[in-house]
Amino acid sequence: MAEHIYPIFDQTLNRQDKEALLKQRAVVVWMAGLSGSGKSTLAKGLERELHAQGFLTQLLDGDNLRSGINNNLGFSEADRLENIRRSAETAKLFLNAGLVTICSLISPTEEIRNLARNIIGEADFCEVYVNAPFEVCAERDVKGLYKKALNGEIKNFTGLDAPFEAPAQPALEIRTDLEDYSASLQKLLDLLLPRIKLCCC
Ligand SMILES: Nc1ncnc2c1ncn2[C@@H]1O[C@H](COP(=O)(O)OS(=O)(=O)O)[C@@H](OP(=O)(O)O)[C@H]1O
Ligand SMILES: Nc1ncnc2c1ncn2[C@@H]1O[C@H](COP(=O)(O)OP(=O)(O)O)[C@@H](O)[C@H]1O
Repeated sequence: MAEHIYPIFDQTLNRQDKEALLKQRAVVVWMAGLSGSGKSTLAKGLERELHAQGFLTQLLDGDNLRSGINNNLGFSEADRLENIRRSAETAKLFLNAGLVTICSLISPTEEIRNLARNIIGEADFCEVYVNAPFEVCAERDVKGLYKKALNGEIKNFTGLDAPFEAPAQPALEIRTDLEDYSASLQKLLDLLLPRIKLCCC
């Protein structure tokens, strides 16, 4: 019946259709770094600024994901891998819907970040290393976790008794111990704006 009403062709909308509607190019910004390095602060600021400039965004923060889709996972190596796998698969859904997708997760090892990169695809994966030394993050101790970890109340704490490997070749490294929030945010915008603007010519 339907064949008589509708022409027979592939009606699947693809990512380009959605990007054209939104007048933007989608990308996944993957922000990695120690707890307290500044990932969430910068991810929120970046999202707000891009929104103000007319871009549709989605923020996926490790802490938030862990209270929902990842709420059965802890901080063992295997659980972190699964945490990143699910988070990257979720990010890919938003990417394919045409959104600028900002992920802020510790993502502590090369293996873990490569998993995310492979799920999302090299061309759409923009890795940002939010870098502050362990001592600076411990001094900030935004959530009081460093004090607990140093007292032995939390096990497998990143940078203490669980590894953190610095990204080898990130698209951008931000030293939040050496520069203030505005300077860091500007670097992110300088990297991303040329990449997400849809050229109509
Ligand atoms: N053991 C241990 N190690 C590191 N972090 C811990 C730990 N226990 C709880 N938390 C809190 O969990 C947040 C990190 O979650 P992520 O999903 O980003 O971690 S990971 O990418 O799977 O390594 C992290 O959030 P951020 O501070 O925003 O990084 C912490 O609040
Ligand atoms: N350049 C900077 N960029 C982002 N945060 C900074 C910067 N300099 C200092 N900070 C401070 O570092 C802390 C980072 O905390 P948060 O964003 O929660 O880190 P994370 O999400 O990596 O755990 C905040 O208190 C923030 O004000």
